Amino acid sequence: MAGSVASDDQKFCLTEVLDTFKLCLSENKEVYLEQYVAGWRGLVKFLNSLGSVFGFISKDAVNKIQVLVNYLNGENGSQYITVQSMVKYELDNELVDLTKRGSHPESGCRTLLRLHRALRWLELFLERLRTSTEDSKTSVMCAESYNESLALHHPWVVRKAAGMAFLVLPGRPAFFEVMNVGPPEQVVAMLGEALPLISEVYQITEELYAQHLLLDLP
Ligand SMILES: CCCCCCCC/C=C\CCCCCCCC(=O)N[C@@H](COP(=O)(O)O)[C@H](O)/C=C/CCCCCCCCCCCCC
Repeated sequence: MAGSVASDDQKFCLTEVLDTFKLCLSENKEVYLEQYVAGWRGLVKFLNSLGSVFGFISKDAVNKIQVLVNYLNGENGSQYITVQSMVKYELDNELVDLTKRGSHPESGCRTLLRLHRALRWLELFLERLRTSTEDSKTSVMCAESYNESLALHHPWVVRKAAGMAFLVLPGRPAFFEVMNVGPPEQVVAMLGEALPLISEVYQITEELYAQHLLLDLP
């Protein structure tokens, strides 16, 4: 089974990811970038355990995570503590290409936007998983969620490659097993806990980006 080929330090645990997304929100509802990135790291571990066919997706996610980690660890790291402070800092200092790619092709704002769109995919996919039945197909749930979110921003060739990768997703029982949470009822309960947190992080970021007209960054 796909999950058993992952080494221990690569093993995915949904609880771990859930906890990371819990830690994303500050008391005044700002989104901590370090925890946001850590949440994605956890998800990438899971993706890696599904096999090399997802390598091109994992690689893109890792690249984007790394861009943000570099900002966090860089000389202006204190400006990148939250998504809100990052947006303010980059906009105030004209560090974002707003209409076409130019001298800031890898701004924190545009990089995070890509992960933010993927978070919507995750939200839709987890909701489908949570309400699925034993004979539901993960590939279909994944494709539907993708078509309603990320696909709207991807060119044909990426959509095609993603669609082909979804076809080799394990069935629901094996998928639940790789999640490493316990029996299906427990998985469903965990998803029920995780989803509101993920939705809240998504909504807060979406509103922030909408307010600053950043939802279409090139
Ligand atoms: C309980 C957990 C279950 C689910 C766990 C899911 C784990 C998923 C982990 C990572 C998801 C990958 C996130 C991908 C970010 C994609 C960002 C993006 O849109 N990049 C494109 C645009 O970037 P720029 O060119 O503008 O820099 C880039 O072109 C993308 C290339 C790769 C293809 C992306 C396909 C995304 C499919 C997402 C579904 C993942 C399937 C997971 C199957 C469970």
